[in-house]
Amino acid sequence: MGEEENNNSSSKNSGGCDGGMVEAPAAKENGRAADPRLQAISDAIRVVPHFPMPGIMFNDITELLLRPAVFKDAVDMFVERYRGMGIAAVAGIEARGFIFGPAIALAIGAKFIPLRKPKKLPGEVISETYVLEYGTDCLEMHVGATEPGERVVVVDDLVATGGTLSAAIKLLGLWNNRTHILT
Ligand SMILES: O=P(O)(O)OC[C@H]1O[C@H](OP(=O)(O)OP(=O)(O)O)[C@H](O)[C@@H]1O
Ligand SMILES: Nc1ncnc2[nH]cnc12
Repeated sequence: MGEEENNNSSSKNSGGCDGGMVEAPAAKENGRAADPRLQAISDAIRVVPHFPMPGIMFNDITELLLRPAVFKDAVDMFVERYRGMGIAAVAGIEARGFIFGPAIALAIGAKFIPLRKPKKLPGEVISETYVLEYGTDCLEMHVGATEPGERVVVVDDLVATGGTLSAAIKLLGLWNNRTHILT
């Protein structure tokens, strides 16, 4: 977990995410010993070997979604972490960031920004292509979704290579180089 203030001066099309990482207040509380809810959340995530291709250990959150109490705990932990921190927006990464992001946004009184796969958004967009464990993909965001100086939390279900999260940070930083990003 960390905060990044984007200081890059990249153009809309070139990207960049060179801000320094600062430890978020709750980061030191990570670890299953710190919060009893984490064990149940971890237990509810099914690991499926060799999906969708050989060598990939797929972390499946659909079992967690079938357990409302555990699903609620997962959302609540993020709400507790970010409530009262002046968060203006939650940016959810398609598709699984759309499962957790809106619930977190509503609970902390923030707007929700969908970071979508290509050609889904009808307005003017900025795009960022990135590399995954299994191929490449691209994220898009509507221009103007954030205002100067807003603090944005990026939400997704997991980080594997970090390529998707990095692309999301670049997108937010591209639009507004004074956006604060928490992940
Ligand atoms: O850290 P990374 O290597 O970038 O991988 C993590 C990303 O991969 C998964 O999404 P995926 O691209 O499979 O898309 P989906 O949610 O639409 O299935 C996951 O939900 C993250 O967004
Ligand atoms: N190991 C993994 N499990 C679930 N989703 C993923 N997306 C990329 N890598 C993944």
